[in-house]
This record gives sequence, structure tokens and C-alpha cells, in this order.
Amino acid sequence: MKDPFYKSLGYAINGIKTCIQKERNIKIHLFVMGCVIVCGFLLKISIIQWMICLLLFALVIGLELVNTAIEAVVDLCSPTYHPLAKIAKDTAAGAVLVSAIFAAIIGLMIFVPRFFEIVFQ
Ligand SMILES: Nc1ncnc2c1ncn2[C@@H]1O[C@H](COP(=O)(O)OP(=O)(O)OP(=O)(O)O)[C@@H](O)[C@H]1O
Repeated sequence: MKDPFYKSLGYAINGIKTCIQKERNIKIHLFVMGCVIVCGFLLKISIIQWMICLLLFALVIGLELVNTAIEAVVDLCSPTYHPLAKIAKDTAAGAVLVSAIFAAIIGLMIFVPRFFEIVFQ
């Protein structure tokens, strides 16, 4: 029989906790997210800009979780070197990198003009 909803939720939360404990990169993402939230309040960004930031947090952190899952499956299936394991790990890491680069660019597009708007108003 399928687990009740609260148990599935518990497994998912456990996965997030494990990733935070195990992976350095997600700690960096969470730190950056905290900085963005503080800047968002200081610079009083609009509701649409908050929504864009929240979507980007979800995208980058979600992909980091998927990357960790892929790493675990690869380590399980291919503990020794294999070119396909390398492709799986490198492309999963690449997905996180692409999302983080675009999130940083969008973040700058939101925060830099807002900063100058406040400074020179
Ligand atoms: N079984 C394997 N076969 C081939 N290449 C591998 C294998 N395991 C790791 N690699 C290579 O080593 C790199 C680092 O792998 P590792 O498992 O250490 O990931 P990681 O550096 O811990 O990733 P992250 O920093 O995101 O946690 C991979 O991106 C891949 O290029």
C-alpha cells in the first residue's frame, strides 16, 4: 500500500536535509538566497520582482537537489570509472551551473537598477 501523504512529505523533507548536510553547493545557494531576500527587503523590490526571485530560488535549489539525486544513483550504479557515469554527473552539474548563471544575470537586472533608483532619487 502507498505511504500516507504526511510520510511522503517527510521523505521529501529528509531528502532536502540530507542534501544540505552533504553538499557544499546547496549551502552556497542558500546563503545567496538569504542575501537576495535581505536585499529585496532593503531595496523594496516589487511583487513581480519577488515572484521572479522566488521562481529562481526554486529553480536553482530544485536542480541542485536533482543533481545530488543523480550523483547518488551514479555512485550506486557505477562505483568505478565509466564514461557514461562521467556524462551523467557532468551534465547534471552543468544544469545547475546554467540555472545559477542565468539566475545571477536576472538578479543583477532586478537589483542594480533598483539600487541606482534609490541612491539617485
Ligand atoms: N563513476 C564515475 N565515472 C566517471 N567519472 C566520474 C565518476 N564519479 C565521478 N566522476 C567525475 O568526477 C567528477 C566529480 O564527481 P563527484 O562524485 O566528486 O561529484 P562532486 O564533485 O561531489 O559534485 P558536487 O561538487 O556537485 O557535489 C564528476 O563530475 C565526474 O566528472
